[in-house]
Amino acid sequence: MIKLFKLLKQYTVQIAVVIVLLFVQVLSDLYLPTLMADIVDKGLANKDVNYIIKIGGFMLFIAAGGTICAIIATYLSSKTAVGFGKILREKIFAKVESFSLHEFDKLGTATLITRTTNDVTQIQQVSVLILSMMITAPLTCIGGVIMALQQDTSLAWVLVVAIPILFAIIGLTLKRGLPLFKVMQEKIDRLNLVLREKLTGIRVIRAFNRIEKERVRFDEANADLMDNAIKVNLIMAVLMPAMMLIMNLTTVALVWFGALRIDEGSMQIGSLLAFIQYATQILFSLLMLVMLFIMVPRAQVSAVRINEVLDTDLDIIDPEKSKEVNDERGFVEFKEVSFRYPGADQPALNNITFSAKPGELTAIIGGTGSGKSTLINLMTRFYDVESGSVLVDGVDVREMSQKALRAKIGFVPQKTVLFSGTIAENIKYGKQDATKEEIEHAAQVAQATEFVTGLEAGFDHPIAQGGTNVSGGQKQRISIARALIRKAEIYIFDDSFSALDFKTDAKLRAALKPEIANSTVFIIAQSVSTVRDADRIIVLDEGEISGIGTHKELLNTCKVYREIVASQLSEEELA
Ligand SMILES: Nc1ncnc2c1ncn2[C@@H]1O[C@H](COP(=O)(O)OP(=O)(O)OP(=O)(O)O)[C@@H](O)[C@H]1O
Repeated sequence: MIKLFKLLKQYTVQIAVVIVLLFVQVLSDLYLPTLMADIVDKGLANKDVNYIIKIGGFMLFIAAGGTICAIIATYLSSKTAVGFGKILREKIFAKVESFSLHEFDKLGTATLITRTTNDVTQIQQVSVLILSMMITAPLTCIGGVIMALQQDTSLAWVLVVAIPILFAIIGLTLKRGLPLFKVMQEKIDRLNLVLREKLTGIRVIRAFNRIEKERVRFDEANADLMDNAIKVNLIMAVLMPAMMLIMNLTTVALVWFGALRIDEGSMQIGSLLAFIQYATQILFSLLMLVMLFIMVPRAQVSAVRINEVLDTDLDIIDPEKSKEVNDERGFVEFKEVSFRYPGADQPALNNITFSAKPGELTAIIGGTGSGKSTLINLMTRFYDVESGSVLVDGVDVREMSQKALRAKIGFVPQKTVLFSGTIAENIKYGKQDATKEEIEHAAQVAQATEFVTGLEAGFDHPIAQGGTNVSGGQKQRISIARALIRKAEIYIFDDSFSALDFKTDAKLRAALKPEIANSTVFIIAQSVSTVRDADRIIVLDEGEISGIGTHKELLNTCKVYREIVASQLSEEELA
């Protein structure tokens, strides 16, 4: 956690002010019982009304000063803690943004969400406590002991007995409670995971009538979290009354033995009252420390989880000095590229070599799992190659900045992702400063105009979270328009026409042709009709290239291609 606290640098002055204010507040709290003892022993005993009014007024002044300090300190420490939470969320978000797909796979979305929200809240809450109690509790405790001893030393043994008992109770509680706190965050993760899967998969769950089953799964995770929370709260429920019991017994003991001493004439009533107040302050400060001891380990668990995200070594990082790309635009070359997903036995791609240049259409075809999307993942540097190299415009993608690389690419992913916002905003995602005309043109080419203008709000039609209020084909067309608006050097269409009907597919490809004529285009497709006109077809089979060439060439030379074609086209079409 200390590591995280280093991020608080910009709040140094604020924290220093809080410390000073709390210091003054503790001093005022510690001074009040002594003043009260004076009123009782000197003012009341001597019936000196003037003295009572004078000291009473002074007490009011001290109490008011202490209260003002406490209010300002609480305000400032809360402000600091909330700011700290914001910094942490920013840091985690920025780090996660630079994660490669591998790191996402490794940690998982659910836990990343918990870590950015719940774990940060834990740290935020404990920061307020640390800021206030870390100073006040030890100061009050030590100051209270000194002040109490000044009143009377012979009653000190009551505290000597009470404090170890208090610590024993605290120790026992922490021993049982701490492991449960650690488990708590994991259980929240689990709940998040189940909930996320349930929400994103709601259609499938309903279609397969798995609602009951999913409910049971959620109930299990929910009940599991509740059981753990109940155990934790049970321990806490015992702790508080136990502490109060010790405190009350201490007061009774002090009154009892103090009364005996007063009877003997060796102690004054005011001193006893002050001593009791100091004892209460000391025990309360210990209680505060206990709260800290309880909260800090819990927050420590969260801190470890946050640090795990912040300290994750990134697989894909920009080179210290990125190479400038020469004037070439859109040249792509794979040189003996092999790649294996982390943890996989078999390589997903093996010894892939080809090149493509502007004005060319390269199609990639192959069975499911043959490595088509993987090839694209390497071109966009979502993953790094295991051996060989991927060159874009003559420069290895690992030697250029990711930003520069991706600025060259217009990418239409296999799984369409739209963001909440209007249709226009989604298309503009490809080019922030796009004009209205550019948006309309991109939509026109992507064959989206017809359905967009049919909507009441047209381009201002709101897209629901995850794009659930438009059809699969409409989503694909918006996603294509988003890529087209970039006027990219390289276009990648990963199975992007699959949700389009035959007519729209043909119209779209006809409109697309002049638009992307000067770019290097890659189309991944399952259907031969989509790839047959390509300048180059790469046939992938189990991660290896089993043939490269035009439709005609491959029919003669590549057995895998012939099989794909035979399974899709009729004899006449083949002839
Ligand atoms: N993130 C991943 N981690 C581990 N293995 C993966 C991952 N993604 C894909 N694979 C594996 O790599 C191989 C190639 O997958 P890829 O997604 O490139 O196939 P594809 O040809 O695009 O398939 P499809 O046409 O079904 O989309 C498959 O065997 C797949 O199981």
